[in-house]
Amino acid sequence: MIVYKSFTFDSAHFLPNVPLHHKCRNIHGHTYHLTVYFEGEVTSPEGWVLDFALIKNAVKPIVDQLDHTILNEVPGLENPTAENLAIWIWKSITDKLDGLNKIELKETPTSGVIYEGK
Ligand SMILES: Nc1nc2c(c(=O)[nH]1)N=C([C@H](O)[C@H](O)COP(=O)(O)OP(=O)(O)OP(=O)(O)O)CN2
Ligand SMILES: [Zn+2]
Repeated sequence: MIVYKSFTFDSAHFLPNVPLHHKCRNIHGHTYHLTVYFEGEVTSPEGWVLDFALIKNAVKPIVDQLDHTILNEVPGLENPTAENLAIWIWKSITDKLDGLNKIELKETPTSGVIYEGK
Protein backbone atom coordinates (compact mmCIF):
# COMPACT_ATOMS: atom_id res chain seq x y z
CA MET A 1 0.00 0.00 0.00
CA ILE A 2 1.09 3.56 -0.58
CA VAL A 3 0.74 6.33 1.98
CA TYR A 4 1.36 9.98 1.26
CA LYS A 5 1.70 13.35 2.86
CA SER A 6 1.56 16.82 1.31
CA PHE A 7 3.45 20.00 2.05
CA THR A 8 3.56 23.50 0.61
CA PHE A 9 6.34 26.05 0.50
CA ASP A 10 6.82 29.46 -1.05
CA SER A 11 10.05 30.17 -2.87
CA ALA A 12 11.52 32.53 -5.41
CA HIS A 13 13.63 31.41 -8.33
CA PHE A 14 14.84 32.20 -11.80
CA LEU A 15 16.00 29.87 -14.54
CA PRO A 16 19.50 30.92 -15.65
CA ASN A 17 19.79 28.55 -18.60
CA VAL A 18 16.64 29.39 -20.57
CA PRO A 19 16.81 31.60 -23.68
CA LEU A 20 17.29 35.34 -23.13
CA HIS A 21 13.70 36.22 -24.01
CA HIS A 22 12.15 33.54 -21.74
CA LYS A 23 10.02 34.98 -18.92
CA CYS A 24 11.49 32.54 -16.40
CA ARG A 25 14.91 34.21 -16.61
CA ASN A 26 13.33 36.87 -14.38
CA ILE A 27 13.11 36.20 -10.69
CA HIS A 28 9.58 35.19 -9.69
CA GLY A 29 7.86 33.10 -7.05
CA HIS A 30 5.75 30.00 -6.69
CA THR A 31 3.75 28.28 -4.00
CA TYR A 32 5.08 24.77 -4.50
CA HIS A 33 2.88 21.79 -3.63
CA LEU A 34 4.91 18.72 -2.71
CA THR A 35 3.44 15.26 -2.11
CA VAL A 36 5.67 12.40 -1.00
CA TYR A 37 4.58 8.77 -1.35
CA PHE A 38 5.90 5.80 0.63
CA GLU A 39 5.21 2.15 -0.13
CA GLY A 40 5.11 -0.68 2.38
CA GLU A 41 3.06 -3.38 4.03
CA VAL A 42 0.33 -2.64 6.53
CA THR A 43 1.83 -3.91 9.78
CA SER A 44 0.21 -5.05 13.02
CA PRO A 45 -0.72 -4.05 15.58
CA GLU A 46 -0.70 -0.42 14.35
CA GLY A 47 -2.59 -1.17 11.15
CA TRP A 48 -0.55 1.29 9.12
CA VAL A 49 2.32 1.38 6.65
CA LEU A 50 4.10 4.31 8.21
CA ASP A 51 3.05 6.88 10.77
CA PHE A 52 2.21 10.13 8.92
CA ALA A 53 4.05 11.91 11.74
CA LEU A 54 7.29 10.13 10.80
CA ILE A 55 6.89 11.36 7.23
CA LYS A 56 6.35 14.87 8.52
CA ASN A 57 9.41 14.62 10.79
CA ALA A 58 11.57 13.54 7.86
CA VAL A 59 10.28 15.92 5.21
CA LYS A 60 9.39 19.13 7.06
CA PRO A 61 13.03 20.09 7.81
CA ILE A 62 13.77 19.83 4.08
CA VAL A 63 10.74 21.92 3.19
CA ASP A 64 11.82 24.47 5.80
CA GLN A 65 15.22 24.70 4.07
CA LEU A 66 13.40 25.81 0.90
CA ASP A 67 10.56 27.93 2.28
CA HIS A 68 10.93 31.70 1.77
CA THR A 69 14.29 31.35 0.07
CA ILE A 70 15.69 32.13 -3.33
CA LEU A 71 16.14 28.57 -4.54
CA ASN A 72 19.10 29.47 -6.76
CA GLU A 73 21.07 30.26 -3.58
CA VAL A 74 20.54 26.78 -2.09
CA PRO A 75 23.59 24.55 -2.76
CA GLY A 76 22.74 22.14 -5.57
CA LEU A 77 19.82 24.24 -6.82
CA GLU A 78 21.67 26.75 -8.98
CA ASN A 79 19.30 25.82 -11.86
CA PRO A 80 16.05 25.24 -9.95
CA THR A 81 13.74 23.79 -12.56
CA ALA A 82 10.92 21.70 -11.15
CA GLU A 83 12.80 18.65 -12.42
CA ASN A 84 16.04 19.54 -10.63
CA LEU A 85 14.18 20.52 -7.49
CA ALA A 86 12.33 17.18 -7.43
CA ILE A 87 15.65 15.31 -7.77
CA TRP A 88 17.17 17.43 -4.99
CA ILE A 89 14.20 16.74 -2.69
CA TRP A 90 14.34 13.02 -3.48
CA LYS A 91 18.05 12.85 -2.59
CA SER A 92 17.38 14.76 0.63
CA ILE A 93 14.59 12.41 1.75
CA THR A 94 15.48 8.96 0.51
CA ASP A 95 18.07 8.08 3.16
CA LYS A 96 15.91 9.36 6.01
CA LEU A 97 12.98 6.96 5.68
CA ASP A 98 12.55 3.58 3.98
CA GLY A 99 10.05 3.08 1.20
CA LEU A 100 10.13 6.36 -0.72
CA ASN A 101 8.14 5.54 -3.85
CA LYS A 102 7.36 8.78 -5.68
CA ILE A 103 7.28 12.51 -5.26
CA GLU A 104 4.99 14.95 -6.99
CA LEU A 105 5.99 18.58 -7.16
CA LYS A 106 3.55 21.16 -8.52
CA GLU A 107 5.06 24.51 -9.39
CA THR A 108 1.86 26.16 -10.56
CA PRO A 109 -1.79 25.03 -10.60
CA THR A 110 -1.17 23.69 -14.13
CA SER A 111 2.48 22.51 -14.10
CA GLY A 112 4.58 20.05 -12.19
CA VAL A 113 6.67 16.92 -12.20
CA ILE A 114 6.44 13.37 -10.89
CA TYR A 115 9.72 11.68 -9.92
CA GLU A 116 10.21 8.02 -9.01
CA GLY A 117 13.94 8.12 -8.38
CA LYS A 118 14.92 7.44 -11.99
N1 LIG B 1 9.85 21.49 -17.83
C1 LIG B 1 9.81 22.69 -17.18
N2 LIG B 1 9.33 23.76 -17.81
C2 LIG B 1 9.25 24.93 -17.15
C3 LIG B 1 9.70 25.04 -15.84
C4 LIG B 1 10.26 23.88 -15.22
O1 LIG B 1 10.70 23.91 -14.06
N3 LIG B 1 10.28 22.74 -15.91
N4 LIG B 1 9.56 26.19 -15.18
C5 LIG B 1 9.01 27.27 -15.70
C6 LIG B 1 8.79 28.49 -14.87
O2 LIG B 1 9.58 28.46 -13.71
C7 LIG B 1 7.35 28.66 -14.38
O3 LIG B 1 7.03 27.56 -13.59
C8 LIG B 1 6.35 28.86 -15.46
O4 LIG B 1 5.62 27.70 -15.75
P1 LIG B 1 4.34 27.78 -16.66
O5 LIG B 1 3.58 26.49 -16.55
O6 LIG B 1 4.75 28.20 -18.02
O7 LIG B 1 3.55 28.90 -15.88
P2 LIG B 1 2.34 29.80 -16.35
O8 LIG B 1 1.78 30.42 -15.11
O9 LIG B 1 2.76 30.71 -17.43
O10 LIG B 1 1.35 28.70 -16.90
P3 LIG B 1 -0.09 28.81 -17.55
O11 LIG B 1 0.07 28.18 -18.89
O12 LIG B 1 -0.48 30.25 -17.59
O13 LIG B 1 -0.98 27.99 -16.64
C9 LIG B 1 8.63 27.28 -17.11
N5 LIG B 1 8.74 26.01 -17.77
ZN1 LIG C 1 9.09 29.46 -12.02
